[in-house]
Amino acid sequence: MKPLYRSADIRAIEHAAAAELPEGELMRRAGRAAAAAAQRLLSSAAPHPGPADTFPDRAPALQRLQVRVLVLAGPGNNGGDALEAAAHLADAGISVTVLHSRPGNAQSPERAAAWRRAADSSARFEELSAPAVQTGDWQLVIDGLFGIGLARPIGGALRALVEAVNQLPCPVLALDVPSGLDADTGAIVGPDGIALRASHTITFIGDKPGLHTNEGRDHAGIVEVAHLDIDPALLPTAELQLNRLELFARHLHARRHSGHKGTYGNVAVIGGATGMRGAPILSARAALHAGAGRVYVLFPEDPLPADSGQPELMCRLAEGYDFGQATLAIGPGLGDSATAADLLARAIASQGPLLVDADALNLLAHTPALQRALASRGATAEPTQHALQAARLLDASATAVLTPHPLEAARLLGLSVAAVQADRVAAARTLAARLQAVVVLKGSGTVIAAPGGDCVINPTGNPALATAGTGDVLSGLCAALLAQGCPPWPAALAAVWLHGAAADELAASGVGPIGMTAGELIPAIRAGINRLARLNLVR
Ligand SMILES: NC(=O)C1=CN([C@@H]2O[C@H](COP(=O)(O)OP(=O)(O)OC[C@H]3O[C@@H](n4cnc5c(N)ncnc54)[C@H](O)[C@@H]3O)[C@@H](O)[C@H]2O)[C@@H](O)CC1
Ligand SMILES: [K+]
Repeated sequence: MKPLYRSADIRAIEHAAAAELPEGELMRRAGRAAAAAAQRLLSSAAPHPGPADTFPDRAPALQRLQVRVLVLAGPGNNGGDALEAAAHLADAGISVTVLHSRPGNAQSPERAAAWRRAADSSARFEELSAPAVQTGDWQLVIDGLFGIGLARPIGGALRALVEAVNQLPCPVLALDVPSGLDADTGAIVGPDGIALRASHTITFIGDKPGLHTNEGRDHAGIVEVAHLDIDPALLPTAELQLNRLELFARHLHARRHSGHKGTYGNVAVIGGATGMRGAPILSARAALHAGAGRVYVLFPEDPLPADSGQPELMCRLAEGYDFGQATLAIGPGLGDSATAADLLARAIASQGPLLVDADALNLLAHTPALQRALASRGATAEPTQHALQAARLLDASATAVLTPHPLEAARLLGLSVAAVQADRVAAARTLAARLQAVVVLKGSGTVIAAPGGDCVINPTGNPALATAGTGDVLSGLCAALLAQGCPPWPAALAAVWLHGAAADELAASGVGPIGMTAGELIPAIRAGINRLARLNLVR
């Protein structure tokens, strides 16, 4: 499990752990772990390391070339961690400059002790200021300005200082959380706040959701967790975790020689109003390449005779098609006509697996009766094999999967996009509970929530996905997994993970992040599914 803890949980764990340890022990451990991470970063790339792909896992002996490290130490215990780290680095012969808040009367005893240790070392001390940042030729900056105690936006002189750090070309190691970022939500603490952009973050005690969603990925960089040797018994069961293969791989079955196209299910993508024909085609192509046995494209009017680029797809008028025959993915390019609304009502009333995307989500937002029908769908549906499997896992009622982007989620919730983004986890959970569906809230650090409250943040994917059609590909992929018998929750987790991993592969090989097209994702997704099978993770 890769649990994610909110700040309130971290404080409770910290409190319980500290009660069993000598005063300041956790801060000393945090400082040691931070110094070790800093040395690994310095050693892995000299003389001017850039952001690496992973946290280096060992520290070759540091050459005594004049390595200059800038340490920012704020007024609280995050600053205490930084002072501990500064003392360790100075003791290792590294040239350390500490920019610090003057210790006030309010500082904790453990920060005071860390301050004395750093003051007794060879580290140089200066006041926190932007010019002090700009004058040095730093190989590394350590950010110990603010951690989980940030209570208001960073402003005034500190804002200028953060701006100056964000201009530096060297790696930046954030302690616990990049200063200015809300560790729970990944939002920049505002209004009009700023956050420091780190290349690496070493986070203490447990991983935190805000490092992985919203602004988190752009500000935290590569994240390492330092557990500080806390007794695992003190860690509560996390309701929130990072997505990973173990959560879904067992639901994707390897193929038997005796299988036929009927074994792998039918997908019907419903959408493609005039002028939007490409959207369901992309979705359907993705479903085909993700292994669905037969794939239909059902148009609200004037059906295309065929997809000349993918003649395997069967193009029909939606009206005459029996919705009970397939897993439905409704919404790509569907439009907002009365016919579209009727098709959505029919899809919700059908009893098979259902995915609701794009225009269908907007229709849903405008039609409370359809929302009620969707919410009661799981309760009234016959207990299909899917539902029974899901019941064992999580939630029998989660028969539908919804894939909103933040604007669609905002319309469904009656909120602004900013309010959704201010707490993506809460928004996804609220929608999942309200509509009794698995909700995939797309964006950097896609959040997947189940009606019962379980919630996962996806770590794969990159800005290559910020292009038209990638959402259509995701819905087709997810529908194909549903059609092959995967229950809604693992299907959503698998689809989001595979979709992001395909984009990562393409970006690594130069097909992106700039200029990757949604269509290019499809063969990469197919390769990803087959790679999982070859790794024998799929049974
Ligand atoms: N207490 C412990 O046992 C441990 C604490 N740890 C560290 O302690 C951190 C939390 O420490 P704190 O609770 O002291 O919080 P922080 O160090 O994050 O910040 C709190 C301080 O910043 C001030 N402040 C908040 N927002 C400000 C703003 N916008 N502008 C100026 N000043 C602002 C507050 O008045 C307070 O003095 C964690 O993130 C972690 O780094 C770790 O050392 C692990 C152990
Ligand atoms: K920090």
